[in-house]
Amino acid sequence: MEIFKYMETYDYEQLIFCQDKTSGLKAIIAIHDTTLGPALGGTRMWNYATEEEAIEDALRLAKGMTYKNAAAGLNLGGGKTVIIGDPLTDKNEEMFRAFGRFIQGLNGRYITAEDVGTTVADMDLIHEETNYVTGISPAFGSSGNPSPVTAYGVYMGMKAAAMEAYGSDSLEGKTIAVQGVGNVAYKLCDFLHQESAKLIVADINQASVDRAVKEFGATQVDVSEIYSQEADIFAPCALGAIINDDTISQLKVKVVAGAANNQLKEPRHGDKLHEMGIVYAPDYVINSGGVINVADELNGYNHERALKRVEGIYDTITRIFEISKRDGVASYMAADRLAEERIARMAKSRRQFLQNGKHSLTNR
Ligand SMILES: NC(=O)C1=CN([C@@H]2O[C@H](COP(=O)(O)OP(=O)(O)OC[C@H]3O[C@@H](n4cnc5c(N)ncnc54)[C@H](O)[C@@H]3O)[C@@H](O)[C@H]2O)C=CC1
Ligand SMILES: CC(C)CC(=O)C(=O)O
Repeated sequence: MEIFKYMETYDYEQLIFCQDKTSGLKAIIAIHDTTLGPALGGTRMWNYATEEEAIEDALRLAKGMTYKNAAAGLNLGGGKTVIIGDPLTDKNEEMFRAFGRFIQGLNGRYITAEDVGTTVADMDLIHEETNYVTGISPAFGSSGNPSPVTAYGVYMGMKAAAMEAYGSDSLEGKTIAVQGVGNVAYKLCDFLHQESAKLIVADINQASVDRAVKEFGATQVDVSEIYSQEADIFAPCALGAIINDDTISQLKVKVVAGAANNQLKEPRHGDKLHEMGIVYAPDYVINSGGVINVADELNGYNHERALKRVEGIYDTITRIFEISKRDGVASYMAADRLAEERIARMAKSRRQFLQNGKHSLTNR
């Protein structure tokens, strides 16, 4: 990969490599765009096969955060971190504290939170070194684990997508195939079960599947079979790039709506879904509940206020379907337009001088 060429093509601001020998920390912070404000995005810990794969993931996820934060109406830019390592065996206290010091060094350009492979306890360790971290323990006045709120947003977005596809946003009796039943999808399944939806689940972790079968009466299928289920809705809630040349022709659903980031392997797969008449709820819009929730910490966290804002995902998804129809484009592109137009408008309106302390002559 030619890194500078890639950064130039997609207009990235900064890529930071962090290394700490004692703790084994190898982290990559990608900051895509800070037009709207400091870059906020979670930290993913994953056993990447190659460094190149880790860099690509950090870059793709960071750009997704720019669009997610913009479409959610937040005054935040986009960034993301990946830590290379196995979250089950390679974590230690020094690692997250060393990482916290690297974040502090960015002086507020980047604020972190949880993502796949990291927990509230990890964020608490980062918080020992920096305030630029959200999703820490509620005891610190924070919002805690973002996953349940992300799930609530996905549930709202799924209802909006069902309205588009079926003319009703009730999920009662609908069959929903859920890929990955981890932190977000467990809570999503809970909401869906409460509304009497029928659940089909697949996960590489048998314990997670067993829990969904036991608690929500879900039916288990093999991970390779989740795409071809006779279902109404497919909810990808594991990792990215799962809508691709191999999987797309297997889909029998009318709706794709789930939590995973970067669901489309390439933009053309979003066009293909559109051509097939499948209603696709753009990933970074439907899964924005977590970031909306942690971003509320910047105002002094209020759970009710955050949930109210997360409910707005229903309207944002509906608006995106309207733009899609108005402009005759696929929904992923309609979402991109919404986000890009906001960033462009704000970039223009930010021209006037603002005193920020640096120009004050009292500092001499
Ligand atoms: N946690 C949050 O608040 C947010 C999460 N997301 C995204 O949602 C997705 C899920 O996040 P979490 O629930 O937090 O992660 P998680 O790690 O708790 O859950 C992911 C689940 O997917 C399973 N999985 C992995 N590969 C699989 C495969 N090939 N087939 C089936 N299952 C597989 C894992 O075993 C795990 O149970 C991720 O893409 C994440 O980036 C997006 C926004 C916020
Ligand atoms: C987990 C969120 C709080 C932030 C994030 O990284 C995301 O939405 O993907």
